[in-house]
Amino acid sequence: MQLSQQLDFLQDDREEVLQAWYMDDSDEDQRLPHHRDPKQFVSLDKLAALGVLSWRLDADNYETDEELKKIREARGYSYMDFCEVCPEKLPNYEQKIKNFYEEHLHTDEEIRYCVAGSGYFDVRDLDEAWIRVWVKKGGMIVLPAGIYHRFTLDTDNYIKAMRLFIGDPIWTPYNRPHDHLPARKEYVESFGQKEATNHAIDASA
Ligand SMILES: CSCCC(=O)/C(O)=C/O
Ligand SMILES: [Fe+2]
Repeated sequence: MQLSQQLDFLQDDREEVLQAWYMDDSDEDQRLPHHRDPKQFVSLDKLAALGVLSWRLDADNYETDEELKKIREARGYSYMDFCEVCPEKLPNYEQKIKNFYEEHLHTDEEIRYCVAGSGYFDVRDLDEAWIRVWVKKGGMIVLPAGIYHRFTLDTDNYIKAMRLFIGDPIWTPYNRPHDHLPARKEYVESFGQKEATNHAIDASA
């Protein structure tokens, strides 16, 4: 049984803290929701088909949360720290905000668990459209290595996220284009094919 299936019992009610939708292409403030008209929501299953995993956890009790402990053990997330995004807590805030919103990838998973506030993690689907993932208190997401993505605060202007990592963390962002990196090639091989299969299934339904 796949690891994501083994952890399925944790995935009830995720939509209360994790919502996703296709973005419009307006140049308005990045912190606005940027829904299309009409709104076009994206299921968490569709995100999973892109390799984006998600859970809802008890953010008020993360220190003693057995569910979080199980996920960390199962996925090998030995490293943990917190990143608070607001001018008072984040050194070099303005530059960091700009950097987070540059489209980029990492050579490892990006694992973020929102324990306070909220924010938008935007991911590219395989047709290059942006999907906006709104992560609120209690929402945890894993962006796979090699997926193009970016982050912005929403109009509440605050998030405190737990950052998890397997071993010593590497935070390096590789701004697009970095298609030659093995992590990108592996991502496209793993999830490009699955998405193509989904299109074929949709078309035949
Ligand atoms: C909410 S954590 C800050 C965003 C971040 O760490 C990142 O890497 C975005 O891609
Ligand atoms: Fe990132």
